[in-house]
Amino acid sequence: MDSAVLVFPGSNCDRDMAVALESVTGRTPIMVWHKETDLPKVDVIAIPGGFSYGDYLRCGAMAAQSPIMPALAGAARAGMPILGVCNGFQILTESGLLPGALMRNGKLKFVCRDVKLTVTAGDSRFTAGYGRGSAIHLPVAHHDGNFVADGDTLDRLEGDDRVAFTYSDDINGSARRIAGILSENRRILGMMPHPERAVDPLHGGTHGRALFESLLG
Ligand SMILES: NC(=O)CC[C@H](N)C(=O)O
Repeated sequence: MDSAVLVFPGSNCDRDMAVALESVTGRTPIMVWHKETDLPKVDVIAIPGGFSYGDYLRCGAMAAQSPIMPALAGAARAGMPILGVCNGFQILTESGLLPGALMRNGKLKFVCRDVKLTVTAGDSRFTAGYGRGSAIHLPVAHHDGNFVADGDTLDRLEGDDRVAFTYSDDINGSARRIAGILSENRRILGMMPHPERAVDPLHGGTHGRALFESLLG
């Protein structure tokens, strides 16, 4: 399985994402600078965490206007699996590829710790390896992880089984404790917790590994 990792000025989890993908797929990911206008032929695209463009305006708002984004939208339309983690999730909502928005954490504090999650959607390209209802631990590190959407959108996400992960505790004010969501075709996942920081025992936990293994089918 071949993968690509998008890199923006201010991305800081791009290397971690590449190492995680390589350790599971056995193939070195292609790093794609945001000024490119074409994507390589790959099987999955990851948008890593970080502080793209310094998080000015809103997190992800400037990255969503990058030259690479029309190609990403085209890949999304063609059914490409796309994973956005943390700032990657923010970029996916800012570009309209996922609904809702990520606002400042409820208590206005940067939250950096391991959190307990429930895998709420079992059957997607990214969550199949966990099994619905599994309890897992992953690290979070964000100041804008407070997921908001209007009531109809939240009802639709829940009704269509598109809430991928929920926090066991309210850590950031997210509506309905949502930590990650899927696109309508279930092939785009945006999530605030960092699975790429939990793939090796040396990370202190390996609960992120099943997410990458799920991609292998
Ligand atoms: N680790 C990250 O990706 C940080 C994301 C984001 N810029 C925030 O702090 O909310």
